[in-house]
Amino acid sequence: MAKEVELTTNFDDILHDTEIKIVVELMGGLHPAKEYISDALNAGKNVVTANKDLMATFGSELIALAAKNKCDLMYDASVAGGIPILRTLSTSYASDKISEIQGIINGTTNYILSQMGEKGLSYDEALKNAPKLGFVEADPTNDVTGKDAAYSIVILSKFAFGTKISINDFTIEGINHLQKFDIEQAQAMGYVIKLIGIAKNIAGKLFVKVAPCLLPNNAIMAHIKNELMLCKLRVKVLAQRFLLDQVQVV
Ligand SMILES: NC(=O)C1=CN([C@@H]2O[C@H](COP(=O)(O)OP(=O)(O)OC[C@H]3O[C@@H](n4cnc5c(N)ncnc54)[C@H](OP(=O)(O)O)[C@@H]3O)[C@@H](O)[C@H]2O)C=CC1
Ligand SMILES: N[C@@H](CC=O)C(=O)O
Repeated sequence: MAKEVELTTNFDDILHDTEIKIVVELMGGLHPAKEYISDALNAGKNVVTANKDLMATFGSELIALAAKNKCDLMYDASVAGGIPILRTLSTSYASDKISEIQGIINGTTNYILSQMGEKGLSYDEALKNAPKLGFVEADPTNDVTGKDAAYSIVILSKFAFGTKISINDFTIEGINHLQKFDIEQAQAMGYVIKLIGIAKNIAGKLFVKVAPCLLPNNAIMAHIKNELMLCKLRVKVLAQRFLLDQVQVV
């Protein structure tokens, strides 16, 4: 790190430094991230965060606080930042009508399922290898139980449909109960298992779910492997759009 970069472990040093105009929060979790971001916004600082748990849970409150303080609160990296999808949804589809968004929106689970399917690893073996690659949450529980994908679909629904939903409003099923046997059975029938998040407008009502799904081998999404993500949009004018994450984990 360059000598002129000052380091501190005291948040107040950042808060009271009037030369700091932008605060970047990358600690994760709800607390104290929420308090730090709120304090930074109230101090007139712009904030950048990749914290999807926080934005899915307290996003409306924090966005209102940013507006009140005439500050920017940027969180494009919080959901499939490698695509990137939130900015794309807010800019490229402004004149279109989205009726469905679905996809592989968690890299950890896609990696685990790919490794189980292609290398014949057990769930535990695949999970053990995943953290080395850097995209697993500090506590992988949220990834494997589908909660991380659920947070993402909450934020995606807000951008696609303008809804304010919480992860308690819909069914969430993870991959933590899947065994090698399940993957093998799917393969024997010509399918792969993928953890899919979906938000769909059905006759004016929003259907939202996160669950492992069987996809036929020839489906585009079946070919999205390891940590890659893919979002499929169904839109009125442009029909189907596929947005693929091209991030290479190094
Ligand atoms: N990893 C990824 O691919 C992606 C992650 N994100 C999001 O980015 C955020 C960070 O993820 P990631 O980098 O993987 O997480 P890590 O757990 O690897 O890093 C978090 C860092 O924050 C520090 N930290 C945690 N709590 C505090 C605290 N109270 N005060 C000061 N420092 C703290 C940790 O320090 P220490 O280790 O000492 O505890 C650690 O250095 C999360 O919100 C995650 O959801 C978003 C997109 C992709
Ligand atoms: N843990 C997430 C990455 C960060 O949001 C994932 O596995 O996709």
